Amino acid sequence: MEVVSTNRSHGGVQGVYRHSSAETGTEMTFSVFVPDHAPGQKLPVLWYLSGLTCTHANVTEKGEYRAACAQHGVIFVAPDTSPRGEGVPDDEAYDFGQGAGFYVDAAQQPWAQHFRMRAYVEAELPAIVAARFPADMERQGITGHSMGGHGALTVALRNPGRFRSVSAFSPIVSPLNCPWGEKAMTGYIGEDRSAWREYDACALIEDGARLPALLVDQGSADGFLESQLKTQLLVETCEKAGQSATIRMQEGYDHSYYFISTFMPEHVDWHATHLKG
Ligand SMILES: N[C@@H](CCC(=O)N[C@@H](CSC=O)C(=O)NCC(=O)O)C(=O)O
Repeated sequence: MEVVSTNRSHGGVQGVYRHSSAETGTEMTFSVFVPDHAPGQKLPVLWYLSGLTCTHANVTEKGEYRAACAQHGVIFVAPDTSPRGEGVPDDEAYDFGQGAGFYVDAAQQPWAQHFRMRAYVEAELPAIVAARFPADMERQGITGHSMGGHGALTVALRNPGRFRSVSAFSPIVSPLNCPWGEKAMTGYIGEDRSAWREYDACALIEDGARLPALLVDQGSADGFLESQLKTQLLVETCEKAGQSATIRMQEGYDHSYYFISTFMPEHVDWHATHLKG
């Protein structure tokens, strides 16, 4: 693992790291914030999955999580959103290909070889974090934004018992029911819509999966709300399934990091209460 940079910040160290991924077959970059801690102490981990067009850098530079993470002693990990680089297929559109991995293991060509973001975020990167950072892997939470909110919800729903807390900012709640999702799932997984269900938070809940604790914030002035995000589908699915959830509409907020950074400290506080002890 190569150390790209480290910076002292908020009583901790913000690092950026690069490694050669066996899953994606590419170099992958990720960021980790580690609060100061006693020698030998292990800290809980909060994962953050980013949205379309993002790298690790968007939340690292604009997410404003460090003060809360330092206060609560929580490690914050931000992976990239796709494989990148020479030899990796791409698409002209911002919502498919590089920067738009949708946290799936692609089954279609030409994507299947490198686009293995599910295996990367579910297995390969957690093993690296456990081995290289003072991480208590018995105390993990996960969050994310938009495509990354979809990632956080679906990774947690498929891995019961791994995360104590799950939250999301303006998540895509049902790729089966929105243009971003239909395009990505068709391209990466194929035409058989039944195979998309393991990548659809509402479908996973309908099929019996459950989350330990769920917090969602959604801006009412988000231009993607009606066409892509469809928060109401998650509200209705949780109600019908008896999945407890706090899903909040935040008046006047849009889809940007101005919104995310406003509520980020509250999400970190909320995760920290679930990750204590
Ligand atoms: N470029 C696109 C919009 C892309 C966009 O809004 N990306 C969001 C995530 S959207 C869902 O996954 C994002 O986080 N962007 C990075 C940032 O730093 O804001 C368009 O033109 O519509």
